[in-house]
Amino acid sequence: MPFSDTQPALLVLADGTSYRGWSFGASGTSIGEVVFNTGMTGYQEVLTDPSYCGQIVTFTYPELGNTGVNAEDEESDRPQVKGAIARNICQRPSNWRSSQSLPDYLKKHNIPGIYGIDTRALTRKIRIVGAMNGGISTEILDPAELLSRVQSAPNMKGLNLVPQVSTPTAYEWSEITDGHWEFRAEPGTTNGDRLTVVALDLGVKRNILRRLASYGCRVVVVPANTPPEEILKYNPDGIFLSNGPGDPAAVTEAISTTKALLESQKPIFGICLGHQILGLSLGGETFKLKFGHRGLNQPAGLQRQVEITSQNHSFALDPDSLGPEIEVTHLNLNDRTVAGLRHKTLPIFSVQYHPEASPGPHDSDYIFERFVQTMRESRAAVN
Ligand SMILES: NC(=O)CC[C@H](N)C(=O)O
Repeated sequence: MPFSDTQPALLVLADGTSYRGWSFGASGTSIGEVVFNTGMTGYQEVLTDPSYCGQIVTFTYPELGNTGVNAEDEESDRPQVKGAIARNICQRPSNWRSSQSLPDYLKKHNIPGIYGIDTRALTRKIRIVGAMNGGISTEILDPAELLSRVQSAPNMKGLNLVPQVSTPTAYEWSEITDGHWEFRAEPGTTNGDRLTVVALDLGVKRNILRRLASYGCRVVVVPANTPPEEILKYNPDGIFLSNGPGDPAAVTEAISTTKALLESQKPIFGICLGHQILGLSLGGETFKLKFGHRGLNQPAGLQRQVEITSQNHSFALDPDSLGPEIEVTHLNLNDRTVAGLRHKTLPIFSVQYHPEASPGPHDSDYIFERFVQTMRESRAAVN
């Protein structure tokens, strides 16, 4: 059932398939890479995660908007997607924290959405054919016309989207928890003992910063183009390479910054795009997956020990490109792609998945603890 004041909308994929539905959010036309997310909850976190910049997300969960939108669950200061696709939109959101409805929120930020779509068929299509560009529009309702716009859009492969989402200036992060997580600072830690982490912002999710702060770290977030010498001026105990959008191989500045930082022998920890950048800076190569991994129940591990993880990525490191100094610590157990690595001699490790997932399983929170321990050990070794 459409809203009473709704307008028709059209979705067209680059292979020519078209779907008709109704508009929610802003009017207009938007083109991006269409990807599916299988999480049963967390639409606000998905829509505001900067890693989705340039993408239109279709949700396999059948109804969006039930709990509205609130200020605490934002992963950045705005929705970052090019558009949203839903089977249905809740007309009467209800939650004690809700301050706005999802359609009003998207409208305010000029992001279009389309609902009334057979999202099962759409997901199966992407699963079979692969992720591809698509467009949603309330103004171009002729599929052939929208298709020509879609076909002239750039491919995600080769796109560096980091400059669009990184912070323009450095800042210190202070918030420690989103309320669903434990505060994990080591008891008795005084300000003088606090570990300093410099986070290279490639499109960072706020919950990662909250988790680092919850473990007692002082977190300084710096722009993606910060030179390595500037980063080292903070005298960090560890460097964090964040998640982020686009093709990792195109983020050449962050790759060369990381290469230079490797020489400092400081602990380095990367998540998702940060993991890929770390692998690239160590001489590895990345490739694009057919449709990526996006959801809250992706199994990762090696053989017997499995973590259920939250994931959101299109690219992965090619295991054959990684040198003998790298150990693969986790595989995605659905398709056995690389999900984690560590350097055999340097205090460096990374994961392709999201240990900070919120909502999502907390199985992997120990990764933050490992980073804190690594920084403590390396501080003790230097002193
Ligand atoms: N969440 C992320 O950091 C995504 C990394 C990268 N943009 C990819 O799609 O693979």
